[in-house]
Amino acid sequence: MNDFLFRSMSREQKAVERARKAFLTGRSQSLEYRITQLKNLLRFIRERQKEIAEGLKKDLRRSECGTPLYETLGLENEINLAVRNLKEWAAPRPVSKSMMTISDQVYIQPEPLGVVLVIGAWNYPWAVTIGPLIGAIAAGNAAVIKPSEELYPVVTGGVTETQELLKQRFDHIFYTGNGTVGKIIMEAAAKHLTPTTLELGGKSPCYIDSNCDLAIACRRVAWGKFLNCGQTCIAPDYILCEPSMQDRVIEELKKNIKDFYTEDPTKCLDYGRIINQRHFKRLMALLEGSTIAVGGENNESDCYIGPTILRDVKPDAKVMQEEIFGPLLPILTVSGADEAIKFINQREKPLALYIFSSDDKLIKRMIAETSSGGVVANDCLMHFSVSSLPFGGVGNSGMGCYHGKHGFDNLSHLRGCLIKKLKMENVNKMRYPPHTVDKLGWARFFILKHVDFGSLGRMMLLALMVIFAAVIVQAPNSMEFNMALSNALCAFTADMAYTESKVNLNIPLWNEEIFPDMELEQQILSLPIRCIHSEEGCRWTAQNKLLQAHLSVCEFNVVSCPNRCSVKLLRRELPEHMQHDCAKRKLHCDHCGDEFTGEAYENHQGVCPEESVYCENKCGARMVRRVLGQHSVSECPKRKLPCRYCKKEFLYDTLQPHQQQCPRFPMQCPNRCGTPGITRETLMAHVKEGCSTAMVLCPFREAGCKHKCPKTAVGRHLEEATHTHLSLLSGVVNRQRLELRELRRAVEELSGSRDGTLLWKLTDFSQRLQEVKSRTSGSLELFSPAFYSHNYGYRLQVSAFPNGNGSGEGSHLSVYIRVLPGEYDGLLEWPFPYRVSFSLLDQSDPALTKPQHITETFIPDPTWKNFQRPRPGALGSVRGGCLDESMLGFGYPKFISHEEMKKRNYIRDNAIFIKATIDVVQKILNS
Ligand SMILES: NC(=O)c1ccc[n+]([C@@H]2O[C@H](COP(=O)([O-])OP(=O)(O)OC[C@H]3O[C@@H](n4cnc5c(N)ncnc54)[C@H](O)[C@@H]3O)[C@@H](O)[C@H]2O)c1
Ligand SMILES: CCCCCCCCCCCCC/C=C/C=O
Repeated sequence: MNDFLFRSMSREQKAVERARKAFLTGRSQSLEYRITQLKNLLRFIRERQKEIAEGLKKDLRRSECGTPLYETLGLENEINLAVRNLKEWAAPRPVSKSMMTISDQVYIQPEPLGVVLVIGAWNYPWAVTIGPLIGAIAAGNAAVIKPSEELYPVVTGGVTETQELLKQRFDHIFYTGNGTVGKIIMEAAAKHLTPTTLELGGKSPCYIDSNCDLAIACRRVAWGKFLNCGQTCIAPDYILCEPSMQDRVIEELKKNIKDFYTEDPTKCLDYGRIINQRHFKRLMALLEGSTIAVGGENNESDCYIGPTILRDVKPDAKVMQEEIFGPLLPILTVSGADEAIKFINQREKPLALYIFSSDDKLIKRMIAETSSGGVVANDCLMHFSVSSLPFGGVGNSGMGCYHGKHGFDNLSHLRGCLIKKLKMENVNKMRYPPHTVDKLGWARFFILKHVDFGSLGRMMLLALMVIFAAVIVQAPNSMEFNMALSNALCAFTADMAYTESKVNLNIPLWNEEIFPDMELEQQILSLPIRCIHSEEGCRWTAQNKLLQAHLSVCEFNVVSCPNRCSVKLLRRELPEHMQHDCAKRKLHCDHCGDEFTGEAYENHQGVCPEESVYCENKCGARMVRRVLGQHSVSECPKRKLPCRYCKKEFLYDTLQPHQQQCPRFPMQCPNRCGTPGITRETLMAHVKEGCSTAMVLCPFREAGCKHKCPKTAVGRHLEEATHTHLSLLSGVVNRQRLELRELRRAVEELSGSRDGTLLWKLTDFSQRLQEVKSRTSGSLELFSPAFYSHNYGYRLQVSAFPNGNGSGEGSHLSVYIRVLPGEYDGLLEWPFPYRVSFSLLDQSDPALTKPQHITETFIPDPTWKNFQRPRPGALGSVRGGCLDESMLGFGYPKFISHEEMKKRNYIRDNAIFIKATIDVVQKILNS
């Protein structure tokens, strides 16, 4: 198939295509292949038993033994049966012949159909998918399997996937499930005229006759009904019994429910659960309108419905309108068997019918007067386990069947085969025009006469020939026709010898025209004839009467193997067969000399302990098989051994080289530290980090300690060098403080303004004020970020005392400016010459009231130290305390009183804004 085409297909199309392609290779047709596949399937089921049971435990709370007992053991049996009988099932099936076909080969040849689709249901997911698959494989088909989840691809999925699958063309569809979907399946199958098997369900009645052992009957019914929590296609759906029996039936059922599932089935491992909440709700709704006699307990979250019996149920009750498929068992009363039969026949044909009675006649009568997929008397479900019985429904409960040979036949095409020879044309004249009354008479004889030759003795056969001859004498004087008939009779005897089939002699049509004629008999027996095997090559010709004697030695005659191995073959093939193929031939083993039958010899071959064989490991050694085991285990250089360190397997002769490199090989620390458990792969890390004798650096190496010592001596060094370490750390701290200061300065440089204006926000004003007021000494000076008077100008800083300073201390806000050492001081005019203004901003909303900022302006006093050029190297910022007199600020100790500040919105959101403006003279800007 074109690869592109394949890739563009749906998953379902691909699965079917793959199966069909595999089928068309023809490999599934050989019996050996089918048997191998069946055995593989058997192995799979056996190997996966545990997982299979676990799956069903999760789905249906099935007990561990439930799945083997009710599903997989039956499947194993089905597979064994098919493997044992496949040769017979698949062989041509000879069928009886008419006089017209007396010398022809007439037989039925079962042949595979092609690709079979198996759609399974959830309640016994293995039985209903693998069961049909066994039939499909045995019949030589490919199969696509769609459980309720590459010759047999499995396609899992729900409705959408199944519908996609159904669009594909199959050669048979085997569906198990409910009838509604069954109709969808058939409709889809009709599109391709695909034959379909429908394994459906239905309401299987259970009639309990008054003439029966009620205790045993009820035990069997309770088992069949409540197994798998009632979710069994063939579970008894309802009970029919006479009114007088109802109470006793209920009592017996109740007793058995308790015996099987204890007083509290919720805790019993053998009692299952409903598959899902949808079905739980469906079942609970079925109870509506009926009387619960036993059970009825339920728990939706656990999908639990206890074993439940309903009494006096009416035919029109809800529970009687559909298949129950759960643990509800309605009892309906009828007057007796007649009414029960009528009740059953008024409804759809069920999948199973159960009759409990000690009266054999009644059982036979009920079987004769009803119809159902299967019927069981005095038990439930057990017909499912009998492989020789066809399992399937009828009418509404399904069509087609399986199990054992029935599955094989259902999934085979039973092809009618008639093989004639291009000889004996005279016999055909009776059907060729011109048609005459005489010819019609002969046609009537040949067509309507059916013979079965098996137990036809020699004398009977002779008598029959005589009768035919007599008829011929009575017939019109046609010599040609006489010849034709005598030819036919020769063929007839020959065929009898060949087929060894059975007699069913209904002679003759024209009794009144028949009489013995000894002379004619002699004539016929003296006719010259050829051997019946002339076409196969036998050259024998002689009188008719000598044929039997010849056949007893004819090389082309079919004979049974004298060893009774059940094979039939041409006599001339016998020597070869007896020498080489016969399962019962006697043989001596060349190696051990023992005697075997052919069959046993085949099994012996390849295991004879005295046979000389090469070592399987290909080490080149040769020895008798008897000692091979010992050699393989303990001597062979090519034997596999696990490395004792890394556990990987190696050939014996590569094990040593491996261990030279094995990462798990045990190693000793080169420092001889004595640490156990070091391997080749951990050695490096150990030496570097783990070894107690390894030399390590002092943990204070970053602070400058150069000490190096074994790991074990580090503690002592730490104790001894505390002083050194502290002074190293203090040096580190100092260096870091300077670095920090530099960094701060750089940040301020970058963030400060360069247009002669500073707008400084002081937050948390009331807290700061409060804090200062509560101090017993000192004041709090806050510093603004540094700013420049102009580009490349003076570097300045404003400071504020929230609680005042000097004369304003305790009552005013004080504001000062100071000139800081700046980058461009060498280029500037000194002392600092420009007018400075301070403003405290009124933060009132300008839309409501005109803000009234407090502003003070001064021209710098040229004698004031701070307005002289700052000494290079003086602190760039005075934060953290300023002791240098040249760094004192100039400004207003009583800039504004605290009282004044409260009058307008100078403090808003607990913050004040101080603005400083430097009036830069034009001529400086231009210079
Ligand atoms: N005769 C038997 O051997 C047998 C065995 C088991 C169950 N049953 C019957 O099956 C019924 C319970 O099974 P269920 O039908 O609930 O099982 P289910 O829900 O598993 O359906 C059966 C299969 O049909 C497929 N399916 C569902 N809807 C479909 C759709 N619209 N188109 C195509 N495929 C669809 C599902 O995927 C599944 O593979 C009962 O009636 C029971 O008696 C019969
Ligand atoms: C020795 C015990 C043999 C027990 C065999 C019991 C057979 C019971 C069959 C249960 C039905 C399994 C398949 C059902 C399909 C329909 O739902």
